[in-house]
Amino acid sequence: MPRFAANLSMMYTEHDFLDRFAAAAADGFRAVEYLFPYEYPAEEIARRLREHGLTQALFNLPPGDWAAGERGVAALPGREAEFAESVQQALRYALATGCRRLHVMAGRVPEGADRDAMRRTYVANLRHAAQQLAPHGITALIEPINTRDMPGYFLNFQQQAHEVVAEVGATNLKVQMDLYHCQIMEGDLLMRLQRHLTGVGHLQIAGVPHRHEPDTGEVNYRWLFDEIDALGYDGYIGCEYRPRGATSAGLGWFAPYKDVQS
Ligand SMILES: O=C(O)C(=O)[C@@H](O)CO
Ligand SMILES: [Mg+2]
Repeated sequence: MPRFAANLSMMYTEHDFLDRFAAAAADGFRAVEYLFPYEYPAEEIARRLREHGLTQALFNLPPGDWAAGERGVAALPGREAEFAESVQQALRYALATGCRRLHVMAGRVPEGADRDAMRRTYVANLRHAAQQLAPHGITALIEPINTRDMPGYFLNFQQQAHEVVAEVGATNLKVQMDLYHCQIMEGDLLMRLQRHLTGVGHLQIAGVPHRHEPDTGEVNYRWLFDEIDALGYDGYIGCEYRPRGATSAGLGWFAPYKDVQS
């Protein structure tokens, strides 16, 4: 049975961030994920997780200057020291919250940039991150993202991500396969899951193309969840979607799975 993590950056935004933990637990979620915890003390987040019996499934490393449009720095030559510091900051939060997966964002390709140099930087930074996280049993993840939502993002395709993982050669580096992005860029979701699932450390979902509830749009997730189960996937599926209205009112799709979450 699929285990879902409510994405608290997109879901429950009708509540203040720290109150979203209680709201997700009240709706039957046993795990959560979100983009960034860094505005809040790690101990306060840990307390909310404990209080509501939630597992922290995933969050992201600091992404550079998000407000200025940056989307990670791992593939940006010249930003290595900042990247190394971001690994340490994320690690502190991961240890405090018991989180075992960290998403490392690559960044956008600057105008006129040398993509080969970016790839070399990306591989070296990912190797560094994996080495730092390995003693703590934490896995680093990289996620191909669609070019419509995030123009210029360095990593866009599943095969490309698995090739980077192979080149880095660390057992605690895997791919975060967001089926929303994958459907937009490549489609053929089941075949791609079959081909790549052993190298996937986290799945995410949303209706396509509007990124609403998974029972909206062109992907038949109900059917796909059974196939993902049959493939033996036992990780989390992050619900990274923007509810059409009130979050709880849109959870009809979750009802068949709610009582078997762990
Ligand atoms: O946008 C997504 O999809 C993510 O998973 C984020 O972590 C990156 O914006
Ligand atoms: Mg995602």
